[in-house]
Amino acid sequence: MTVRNELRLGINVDHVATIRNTRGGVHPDPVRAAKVAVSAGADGITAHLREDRRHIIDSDIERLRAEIALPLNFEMAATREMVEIALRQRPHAVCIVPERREERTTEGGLDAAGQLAHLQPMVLELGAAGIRVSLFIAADRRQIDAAVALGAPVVELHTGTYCEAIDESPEAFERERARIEDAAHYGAGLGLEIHAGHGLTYDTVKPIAAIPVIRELNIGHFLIGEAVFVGLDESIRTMRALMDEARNAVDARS
Ligand SMILES: CC(=O)[C@@H](O)[C@H](O)COP(=O)(O)O
Ligand SMILES: NCC(=O)COP(=O)(O)O
Repeated sequence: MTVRNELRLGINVDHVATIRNTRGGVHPDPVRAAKVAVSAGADGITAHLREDRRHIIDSDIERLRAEIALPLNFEMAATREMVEIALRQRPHAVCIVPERREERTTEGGLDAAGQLAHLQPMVLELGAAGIRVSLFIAADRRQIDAAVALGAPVVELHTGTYCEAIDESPEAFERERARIEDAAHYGAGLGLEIHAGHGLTYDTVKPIAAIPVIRELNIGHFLIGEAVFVGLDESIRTMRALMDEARNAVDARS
């Protein structure tokens, strides 16, 4: 019997909160978006509580924990404040991401190799609390080695540069894809669970979904934007179908 190579889809609801926060009220509600994601077949919900609370706010995390049964992937900066929140909220997973106040979105991956001493106690403390720890890193073998050294069981490879390369040239797009493929195989070979995400769209998802060692994709911004035109349920289902198409083609070849 062929065992299907599982590829989970986590839906990031941050940018529902971005729209809400432009008016300061309660609409649109990221928790309602998470409920639509559940019914559209998502495998998990991702939310990034930025230190400046520009989109997701603390009560969103509390409500996601209380109202959504799917695993929550809590994205956070490597700060004491965020570790305390994670320990209180007990999400299924924490993904430690780099943050800069002035950035428009998460630029580049976490410099795990350069911050081993800072990250080590957090990874240990979160892991000891039963929270799966992931590091959001660039597709770079040095950062993967650092994740292994830290004992983080998961890495999420930043696909932002890869996604931007589609507008540059076919050669650049293939170069960035190959970089992610190499890092994914390298990390999986060292025993890490490999995830990927950031900036993925209908046009960029299939080559990433076709990398068989990748276990989870986290996608948000494009799906929320596309939902303006087709609705969130349909945007998620279309993404899921593209992922399945790519993964099934790989499974059929193996
Ligand atoms: C780490 C990451 O990739 C996500 O948090 C996502 O991109 C949404 O958040 P921002 O747009 O605030 O970076
Ligand atoms: N970690 C990546 C993520 O959660 C979603 O990123 P994006 O699709 O909103 O760019």
